[in-house]
Amino acid sequence: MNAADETEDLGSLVQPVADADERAAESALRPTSLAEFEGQPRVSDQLGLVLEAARHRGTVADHVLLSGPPGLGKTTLAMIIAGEMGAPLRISSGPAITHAGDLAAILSGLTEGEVFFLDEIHRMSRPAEEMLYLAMEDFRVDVVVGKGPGATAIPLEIPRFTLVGATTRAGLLPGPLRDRFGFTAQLDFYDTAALEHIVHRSAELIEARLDAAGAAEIARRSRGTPRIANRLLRRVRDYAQVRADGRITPALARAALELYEVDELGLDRLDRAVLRAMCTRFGGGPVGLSTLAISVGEERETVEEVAEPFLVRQGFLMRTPRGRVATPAAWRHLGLAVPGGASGPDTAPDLFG
Ligand SMILES: Nc1ncnc2c1ncn2[C@@H]1O[C@H](COP(=O)(O)OP(=O)(O)OP(=O)(O)O)[C@@H](O)[C@H]1O
Repeated sequence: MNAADETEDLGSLVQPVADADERAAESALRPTSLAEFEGQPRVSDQLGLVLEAARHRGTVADHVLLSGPPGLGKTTLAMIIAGEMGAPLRISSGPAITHAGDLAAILSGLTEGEVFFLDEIHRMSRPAEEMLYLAMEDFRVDVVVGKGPGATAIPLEIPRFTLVGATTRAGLLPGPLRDRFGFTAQLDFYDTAALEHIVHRSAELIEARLDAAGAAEIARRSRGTPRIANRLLRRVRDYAQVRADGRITPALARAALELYEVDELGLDRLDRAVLRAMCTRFGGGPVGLSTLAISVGEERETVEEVAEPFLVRQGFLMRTPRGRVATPAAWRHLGLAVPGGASGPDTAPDLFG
């Protein structure tokens, strides 16, 4: 077990966001070419064409905007773009660029053709954003010298580069910024078959022994997210090494994930506590968010931002103007009788195939 594994927060095994330690552990598992980047065939095909065309013409590739929830492969794709273009990669993020000067320093230090990955691009400061418009379009920045009425803008040529912007909230990007990207890709949640392949590939890389059915058990619980699949795989491997002979069979994967309190649809303890509170204490709702949060002993924000998105996506919870409501699928998932015997599917639909 390496240091990154030891520091991983077991309480958030199925949350999509990663901390710095986990990102370090992830780097060994990243696919390095588009051919290896599975599960988003439309994005791979379209992006492949954009890059090949640029290589053909001997120019830098168009700017690329990647949007989608955390853990679906935006950083990985930025690295792949640089690799496929044989270009160096520079990485920064919106919150790290507080002044336009920070951005000017980065842009003027790029080499010709370099790929500049700007994560969380929607969180950049306004002046930096405006500087980026000009840089993306004309490969030029205006450096302002002096203050007040005597201030002058000195144009500075910068090397031609490819900007790869990543955002979890494409809707928050101003139109003029969005329009300056030549190619935009929306990453979707992965289906279970793609996640199985990813788990297999990762297992080979970390030398975990895994059969097909074991991979399926992990993939099913991974909430459509490769990062979660890789994380569950690492935890199941720990279990296999400590409690068994190292081989990951379906029964072993199930036992390990039960220990970590991740159920067969990928819900964790908090998710189930929220659903249970709604069904058993509030008759299925509607119940206000604050009341719900207090009843599970969590902050309002934690319930809203950590638990709810997946529960809504999975069809267990509805947000209504009068409060949160548990669906019949939620009652059934908890093994409870649906009040009034409401009809509906026995379980929530598997949104990931
Ligand atoms: N298509 C894929 N095939 C195999 N592994 C993948 C794929 N997409 C992502 N991964 C793996 O999932 C993990 C998370 O991916 P990545 O860091 O690229 O996500 P992200 O979208 O940039 O997340 P964030 O928004 O939190 O930065 C990495 O370990 C990566 O190897």
